Amino acid sequence: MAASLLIPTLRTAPALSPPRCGSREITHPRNEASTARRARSRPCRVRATTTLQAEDAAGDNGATKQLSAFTSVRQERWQGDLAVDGRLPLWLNGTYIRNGPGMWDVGEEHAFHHLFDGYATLVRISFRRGRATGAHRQIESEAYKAARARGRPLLREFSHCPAPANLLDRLGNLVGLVTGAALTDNPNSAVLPLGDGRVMCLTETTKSSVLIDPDTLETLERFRYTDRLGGMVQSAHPIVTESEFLTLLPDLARPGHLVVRMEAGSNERKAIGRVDCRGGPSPGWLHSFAVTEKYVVVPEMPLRYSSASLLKSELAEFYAFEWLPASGSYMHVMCKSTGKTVASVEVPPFMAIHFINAYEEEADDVPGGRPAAVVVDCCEHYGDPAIIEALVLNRLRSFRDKDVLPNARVGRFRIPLDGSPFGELETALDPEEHGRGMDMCSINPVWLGRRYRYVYACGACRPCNFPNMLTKVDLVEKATNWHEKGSVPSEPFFVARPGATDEDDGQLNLCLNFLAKLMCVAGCN
Ligand SMILES: CC1=C(/C=C/C(C)=C/C=C/C(C)=C/C=C/C=C(C)/C=C/C=O)C(C)(C)CCC1
Ligand SMILES: [Fe+2]
Repeated sequence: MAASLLIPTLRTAPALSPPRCGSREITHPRNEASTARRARSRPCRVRATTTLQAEDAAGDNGATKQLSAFTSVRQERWQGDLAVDGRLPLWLNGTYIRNGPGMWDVGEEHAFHHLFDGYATLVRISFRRGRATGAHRQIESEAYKAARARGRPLLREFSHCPAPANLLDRLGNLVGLVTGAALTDNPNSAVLPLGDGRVMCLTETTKSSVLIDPDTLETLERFRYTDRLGGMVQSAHPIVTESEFLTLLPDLARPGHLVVRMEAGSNERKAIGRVDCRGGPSPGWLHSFAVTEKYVVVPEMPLRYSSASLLKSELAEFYAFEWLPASGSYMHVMCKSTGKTVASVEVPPFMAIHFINAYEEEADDVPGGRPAAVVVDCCEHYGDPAIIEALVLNRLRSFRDKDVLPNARVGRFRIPLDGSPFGELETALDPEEHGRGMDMCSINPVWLGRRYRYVYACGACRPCNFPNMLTKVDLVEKATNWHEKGSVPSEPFFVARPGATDEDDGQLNLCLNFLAKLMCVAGCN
């Protein structure tokens, strides 16, 4: 996800503090101070230097103050020093970059309706020897540039379909939608450090993939895939390691997904295999997915792409999607090395935008043998698509103290690999532990695809209308939470301490508190 990510307020995690939707981040911590004590005891905060307004806004008696969460950035770019309260661990050297929707107003006239419509804003925080500097900058997508020039959006965004003015426009739209030309290229969902030093940003349209300069945050060029795999849409969260980039390309014409891999250093995606969908009439919305060491897990939920909406340039029940519970819910497992689908099971109805992790489970009696099942965790909304409507901007801006955030849990699928037709879905941890809110999740990346224990996410300190709490979920025992009144943290990102062997040894909470727009405030002065 990722939510809107504009104001850097950072806390390193004390023992109690939980230490990653939308965006991925890059950090290059160097082992400069391996003798440094683990920063466990004192919280530490990084903020722009001119923060009075911000501090006021965050204050307990801020009832009359104008809070800036979910409002547009006021400047296209800014950079400067960040003040640090407390102490940053000296081993933390590197650059953290993330993006998300950050500008929802274009021209005097037009304001977007949904959180996911916003034009992408990059935020960078660089850490060096206990000091921090920050920057933010708009990504110069064609969608953003055209909207800025014309004072209104010209391309289709998440909830916005430019109205055709006449029959010719309508025909043009039809052609545009078939070719993908009418869809946005606004890359507001993820930042991906490709294994070769290039940094990509993207969202769910294939044409949105763009390269950025991690130092200046400048938009460099569109990322051109040199293959002929096509695909108008893609997952917003490819799984990227130092050696590869794995993603799924939903096939809207013949419902299914192409599972593809691109090697680091290459621009050519190669197909691993194809999974056919079981329900119809189109694939389930695929924002993210999960992998184990051997397998790729392809989810198929009842919130499905609406081909009619896309072709007719009209909004469906859920914008580009429709909720079709009768079409069923399925999970598919593909072997990464052979491209064969090794399991395709029906599961209870689910609604999940973000997948957390997955791993292979061995049969009790055959340790080390062939896996008996694949376990897949996700931020699950009790099979209810209401979360989509919960994220429209007027609700986020108006109902701050109302308890209107739909419940969510860590949903755990168990997919048998013995040919059984059904899979299970259960709740992995008592949802009260994280306030029945759970999204914008991350893990220690070393545990990707392996049996793991900790999830870092945003939970809910209720009453609230959006996840407002950092939560470290220990899937074996409990959750540990951090909340500050009025603040809206972004997806936490875990940085391992150099030399760490324990899964949760590192603890850095990045809390981009867009409550107070610290960077804008500083930049304006
Ligand atoms: C997929 C298509 C399009 C665009 C889709 C976009 C821009 C999707 C963005 C999704 C995001 C940012 C999801 C974030 C989720 C955050 C959650 C669940 C937070 C929960 C909090 O509790 C169109 C361009 C619309 C058209 C073709 C298809
Ligand atoms: Fe996301």
